[in-house]
Amino acid sequence: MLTIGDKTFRSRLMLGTGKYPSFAEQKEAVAASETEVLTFAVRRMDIFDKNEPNLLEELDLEKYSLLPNTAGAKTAEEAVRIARLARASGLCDMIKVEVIGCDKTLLPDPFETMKASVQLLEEGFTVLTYTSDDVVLAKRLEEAGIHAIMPGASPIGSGRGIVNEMNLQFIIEQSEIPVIVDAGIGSPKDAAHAMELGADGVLLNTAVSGADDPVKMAEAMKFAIQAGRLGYEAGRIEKKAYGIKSSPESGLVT
Ligand SMILES: CC(=O)[C@@H](O)[C@H](O)COP(=O)(O)O
Repeated sequence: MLTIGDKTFRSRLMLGTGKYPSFAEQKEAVAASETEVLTFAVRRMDIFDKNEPNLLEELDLEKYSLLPNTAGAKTAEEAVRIARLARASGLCDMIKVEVIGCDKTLLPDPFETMKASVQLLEEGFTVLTYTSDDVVLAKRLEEAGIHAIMPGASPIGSGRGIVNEMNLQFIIEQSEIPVIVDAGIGSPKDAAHAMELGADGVLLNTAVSGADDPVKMAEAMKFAIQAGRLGYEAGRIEKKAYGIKSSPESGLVT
């Protein structure tokens, strides 16, 4: 079970809701993933206009926790405004803080991310913060009191998978709050990799929405995350430099 703030989830997969070929495929993919947490960009959805097409209307919202995110924000001030808007719409008290500092790489701005996270904590939000894989920043954010840390595997939408396993490993080892690897996951292998490292969960979007068959990929991600978690809990063997016979050498018939 994954616990964040006062919520507990069976699934360790959080799914983004952007850029699906159609609402119908999205709905099917969400179901196939068995996710319990859906994240969406508040700025890209007109949550107050009932006439605008809105994927949230397509879903049985009893089944999901909504995780509005502050995508599109470039300053702490913008992120805080977006979070307040999400709360005012009655969507949820959880917020994914995302403050982008570079348009080309889409990497987060560490200073504005920290500022926004602190402000939203003061305002009583359950704060899940998207960061780069900076180990010290992750520690500082945890000390500030955030509820979950979301280090990127690689840039958003890049599908490159985990580019700095060592940093992610350090973040996972040091964290006493849940670590959700977020962004850059390209394939089920990447999702399983994150879970085998000991991440508490994975948040992904493009790998599913951009797949040739989003529904199949959503299911594949579900299994990959379950397999990765099981493997982590089972405890992998140590890597050795040379071959070691796997058959016992005693008791052989001669
Ligand atoms: C949907 C969302 O929150 C994204 O900003 C997130 O970081 C996912 O990234 P990928 O699309 O690379 O999975």
